[in-house]
This record gives sequence, structure tokens and C-alpha cells, in this order.
Amino acid sequence: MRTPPTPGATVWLTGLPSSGKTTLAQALASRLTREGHRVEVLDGDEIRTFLSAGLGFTREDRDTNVQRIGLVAEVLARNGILVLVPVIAPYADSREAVRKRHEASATPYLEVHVATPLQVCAVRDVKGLYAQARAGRLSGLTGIDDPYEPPQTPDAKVETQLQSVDESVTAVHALMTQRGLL
Ligand SMILES: Nc1ncnc2c1ncn2[C@@H]1O[C@H](COP(=O)(O)OS(=O)(=O)O)[C@@H](OP(=O)(O)O)[C@H]1O
Ligand SMILES: Nc1ncnc2c1ncn2[C@@H]1O[C@H](COP(=O)(O)OP(=O)(O)O)[C@@H](O)[C@H]1O
Repeated sequence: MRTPPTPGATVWLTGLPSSGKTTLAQALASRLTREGHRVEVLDGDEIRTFLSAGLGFTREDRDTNVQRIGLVAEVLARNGILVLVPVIAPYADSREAVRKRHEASATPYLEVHVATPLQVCAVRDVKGLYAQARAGRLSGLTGIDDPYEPPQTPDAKVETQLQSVDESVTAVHALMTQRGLL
């Protein structure tokens, strides 16, 4: 007898720039793929090059970006894919709308707060954005002079400043298993 297929799901990784969203999503995707799952990573930078081309970083544009990504994620997840979304999504109401979209189709949705402290993110500064902001060459950087509303009740909180990438992957993987998604 065939075992029933596991459902798809969206796992949204929200957090500051350089918090570890992309690294965690890619490492988790590799593990899930090795385990035989169908996985997609909706990478913020790639989405902004195509699906959200032309959008900037005003509140309105970020909301539009997040809702577009939420729609694509829900469509994929509803059709059995595990969708990992490493996107800042700084506004709580915008994240809530994405959760509601998933609830409306009974599609599993997990919100993971990649809760690396700002000071650690600013030292990592993977893309040099914090340095640009310090030098006065970039304004509206999330966490510096643009808001980041931390999730009040995330499904998980990942403290990457205290863990290796493997440990963070294991934590999210364990949550997905516990919720019956794997
Ligand atoms: N002003 C400003 N604020 C925040 N981030 C900025 C900004 N300008 C460019 N970037 C780069 O764009 C990436 C964020 O895109 P997202 O689509 O994830 O952001 S959002 O959810 O629409 O707010 C983000 O990627 P990550 O560093 O991977 O988070 C940044 O590299
Ligand atoms: N436990 C961890 N999880 C994820 N990233 C980590 C962790 N520990 C250290 N890092 C490092 O933090 C940086 C995060 O960068 P990135 O994933 O591009 O962040 P973001 O996508 O949030 O902007 C990478 O250099 C990564 O190697």
C-alpha cells in the first residue's frame, strides 16, 4: 500500500537583512530535496528582478511585493510543494494577510522569525548595505531607518547568532516534522 503523500506548505523566513534567511532556506532546501521532497525557494532578490521588477522599498511597494510572493507561495504549496520564502516582510499586517490567504485554502503555513539581533546582522553585512547606510549612501534600510515589526507569535524563532547553519536547519526541519509536513 502506498503511503499518502505529505501536504505542501509554505515556510516564511522573516528577519532583518543579513539575519540568515537565504542561507537557512538554501540549506534546508538541499536537505529536503535530498530526502525526496519537492521544494521551491522563492528568493527575494530573484523575485524583485522579475515578478516584482520596478518595485522599491516604500511601505506600499514592500506590501505589494510580499502579497505577490504570498500568492505564488500559496499556489505552489496548495499543489503539494514545500515552499521556502526568505523575504524580509517587515510589516505584521502584510504577513498576516499571507497567513490568511493560506488559511482560506487550508494550506499549511509556518512563520519562522530569523531573529538575529541587529548588531550581529550589521557586522555580517553580507551585501554591504549597513555600511552604505552608515556612510549616508543608503536610506530606508530595514532595521536602521525603516521599520521591522518582529512577529509576536511566530511558529519558531531561530537565533542564528547562537547556532551553526546546520543547527538552524535542524530546528526548522524538526518543526516541520512535528507539524506533520514531512
Ligand atoms: N532599503 C532596503 N531595505 C531592505 N532591504 C534592501 C533595501 N535595499 C536593498 N535591499 C535588499 O533587498 C532585499 C530585500 O528584499 P525583500 O523582497 O526581502 O524585502 S521586502 O520584504 O519587500 O521588504 C534585501 O535582501 P536580504 O539582505 O537577503 O534580506 C536587501 O539585500
Ligand atoms: N545559524 C545560521 N543560519 C543562517 N546563517 C548563518 C548562521 N550562522 C551564521 N550565518 C551567516 O550569516 C549570513 C547570513 O546571510 P544571508 O543568508 O544572506 O542573510 P539574509 O538572507 O537574511 O540577508 C551568512 O554569511 C551565513 O553564513
